[in-house]
Parts: sequence; C-alpha cells; structure tokens
Amino acid sequence: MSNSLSPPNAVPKQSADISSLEHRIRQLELEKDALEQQVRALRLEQTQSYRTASTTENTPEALNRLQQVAGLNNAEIARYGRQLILPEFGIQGGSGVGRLGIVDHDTVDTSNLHRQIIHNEARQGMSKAQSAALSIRMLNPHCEVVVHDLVLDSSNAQPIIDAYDIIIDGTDNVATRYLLNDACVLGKKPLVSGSALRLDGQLTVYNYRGGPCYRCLFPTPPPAETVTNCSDGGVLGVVPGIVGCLQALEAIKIATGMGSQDPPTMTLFSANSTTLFRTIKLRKRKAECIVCGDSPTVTKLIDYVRFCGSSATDKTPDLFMIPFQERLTCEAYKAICDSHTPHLLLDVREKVQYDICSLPSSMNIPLKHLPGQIKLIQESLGSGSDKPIYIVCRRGNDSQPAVRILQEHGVTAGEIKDVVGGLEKWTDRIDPDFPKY
Ligand SMILES: Nc1ncnc2c1ncn2[C@@H]1O[C@H](COP(=O)(O)OP(=O)(O)OP(=O)(O)O)[C@@H](O)[C@H]1O
Ligand SMILES: [Zn+2]
Repeated sequence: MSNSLSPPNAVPKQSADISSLEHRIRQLELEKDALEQQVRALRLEQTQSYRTASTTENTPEALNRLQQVAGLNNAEIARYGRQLILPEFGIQGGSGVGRLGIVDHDTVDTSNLHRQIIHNEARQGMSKAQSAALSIRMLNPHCEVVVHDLVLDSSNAQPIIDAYDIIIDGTDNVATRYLLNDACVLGKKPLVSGSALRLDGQLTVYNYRGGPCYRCLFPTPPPAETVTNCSDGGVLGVVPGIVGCLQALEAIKIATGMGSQDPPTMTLFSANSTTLFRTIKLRKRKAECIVCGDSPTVTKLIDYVRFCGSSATDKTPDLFMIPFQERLTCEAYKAICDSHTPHLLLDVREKVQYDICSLPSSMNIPLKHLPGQIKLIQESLGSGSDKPIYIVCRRGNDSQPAVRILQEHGVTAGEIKDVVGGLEKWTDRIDPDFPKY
C-alpha cells in the first residue's frame, strides 16, 4: 500500500471541504431563520404598541389629540367610523387615502362592464381614468383623485411613480409590468401587483422591505406569442374583483405600517380549485437581479416594448408580420363572397370564440392545432386544387402566422391570404350586426 493512499476511514480532502461548507451553510440558514423570526417579532411589537396608543387612550382629550394628528373632521369620523374602531387600525391607521392617482389611456368598452365595476353602462366611450375618478368622487368627495389619461411608458413613468407612495399594478401586458417594476425599484416604491385571467388570479407585493422585485422572479420576458390577456383568454367577472380587493388590502396594510406578507409571497387564486388560494414563498435575487440586485445594470428606464417584443396596449391590432399588399382587406373578402368565388375560409380562433360567432361556411381550426391538421385542410380543398384559402382570426394577428404555417407545410392552393383586422374589422366595416366580443 502506498503512502499516498488515505487510511480506510479517512474522508478525502475535497469531500471534507464540501461537507464543512455545507455545514456552514446550514448554520447560516439557521442564523438567518432566527434573525427573520426576530424581525417578525419586532414588527409585531411595533404594530401592537401602535395599536395600543390608538385605542387605550380613549379619553376625549386623547381622541381629540389623535383626531388632530390624523386631521379628521367629524364628517370624516362618521364616514370612517367602522374602520376607525378596528383595533388594528385605530384613528391614525383608519384615516384613508388622501390622494389617488389613476393611470389609464383606454376608454370604457361594453366588454369591460362585467368586471370593471368602477365604470358603468352610461360611461361607455368615456376615458377610463375619468370614469374611475368620477366613481371615486361619488363615493367620497374628500378623496383627491388625479387623472393620468395616458399610455404609461419610459418617457413619462418616473415622475408619475415618484409622486405616489404606493403603486398598484392592474395592467394587462408584460411591457408595462417591467416598466412599473423598474420605475418602482428606481423610485424606491412598493409595487402591489395583481393579475387575473380566466378563472385564476395572482397577487404579489414587490420591492417592499428588502423583498424581491418582479425581475427577481422573471428576469426575462416570456416569448410574446405565449402571453394571453383577458381579451383573448377570457376572464370570469368576479376574479379581477377578488384580486383587486386583495391589492387594496395590501396597499392599506403598507400605508398604515402594518406591513405586507412576510416572508414575501405570491398568492395564487383559482376559482376552480377546492382550496381557492395557494401561496409560494419568494426570494430576492440579491446577487443576480439586474435592477434590484447588488450590482444593478438597469439604472434608468429602458424601451420596454422592444425589451419584451410586445406592445403596451392590446388595442393595436395587426402586428404586420406580412406586408399589407399580400393580405386581404375586409372589403376585398366581402367582394369575393359576393361574387361567389369558390374558396376555403379558415377561422383560426379558439373553438370557444368560434362558437360565439363565425362567418358562414368557415372551417374552424385553432392556430395551435394548425400544423397537425394540414392533411385535413388539403383534403377539404381537394388535392392539387387551385382554390384559394383565406384565413381569418379575431384581430388579424393570429391569421398571419397561420398563413406562414400553411406555406411552410407546402399546402397547394390558388393563394393563401389572411384578412387584415380580422372579424373585429368585419364588424366595423362590413357588418355592424356581426357580434364583437
Ligand atoms: N402602459 C399603460 N398605460 C396606461 N394604461 C395601461 C397600460 N397598460 C395597460 N393599461 C390599462 O390597464 C387596463 C388593464 O385592464 P384589463 O386587463 O381588464 O384589459 P382591458 O383592455 O380593459 O380589457 P380587454 O383586454 O378585455 O379589452 C386597461 O384599461 C389598459 O388600458
Ligand atoms: Zn430584483
């Protein structure tokens, strides 16, 4: 046996290093847990002493003093009474929100009314920010409401964010979510983020008390074609309301110093699950996050539309993947129908959308199933046929990749074209009675 070999029971040096490092990590983790527990206990103590101050001194003098501190008049005390008597809030915590800013560039649409209850039937076509401000003023004339009727982008976001203490995100696109995140990190503002789609919702508070930011969780934007919004995926009316109330709750807790979820958490709501709520613990990427990490490289707002490869509004139909002259206008397609020119009309919307409304004699194959249905399409057309294929979707976006898919799979047809602006344009320009949803 050579001397260089270790004795039978000895641990090789490298594994000894690894295990001692692992031991150290476990120790540090224990220390971290203990420290986090201490922080939680101190925060609880803070809240309780604050609570005691606002409830036990119930003498008229003490109330008067607190009333002055909180700046409430009798009418406001009457208004907020049910909240003021909550021990967790008291007169200081219960004084409400003095100034609310509303940002939205859009106008109220009929399809918003089943869920956006801040608007109503009579407000269709009105600026959403104005309509929201009206509703808030009708509820409470004391609240100052500032209307920002604009598309929030990197040229205007920072001063708007800087003017408020807490930012609540209820937008529907990734470009704006990254923009808001970065502006909040740069402006040191907590971001109460909520989203709702179909039967599901999500709630997270970012950038609060050393917690993670949106980029810590999602360092890179998802591919644009994988993102669905309410307009395409649908949403159950009550779900955004549930998420919105949770966002309001977190904002109130932050405003009153009660704190938010600790440790930082993502709350997932699913109307379809038996438990309704689930939570996921979140971690800040201290070392790697390029905006809130140790060595940030994002030090000012960037072009988020370019970064995400998708627009900040879902109201811009047609991404112009195919040159306009290679496509059909609604009017041109109407002329084809009127002249009874034989053709195959392919509708590439999801089946649930197709079931709501469709053009006569169309064939429904949702975009995602198209590659698997080439044979069926060719058979419907007749092989070697020179019959043209026209493709339609909701807004003229999905129909363009559909054209490319058929071309790439070598479908033989007279021509393969899609309808610019899709069925939405069809309603606007050709048939006002065709349903718009
Ligand atoms: N960058 C932005 N600036 C201003 N408002 C924005 C921005 N991004 C999104 N919004 C607004 O956020 C809101 C998101 O609401 P929601 O998800 O219900 O979509 P919607 O556009 O109202 O409805 P739908 O998608 O069904 O047409 C919209 O009113 C939209 O105008
Ligand atoms: Zn981060």
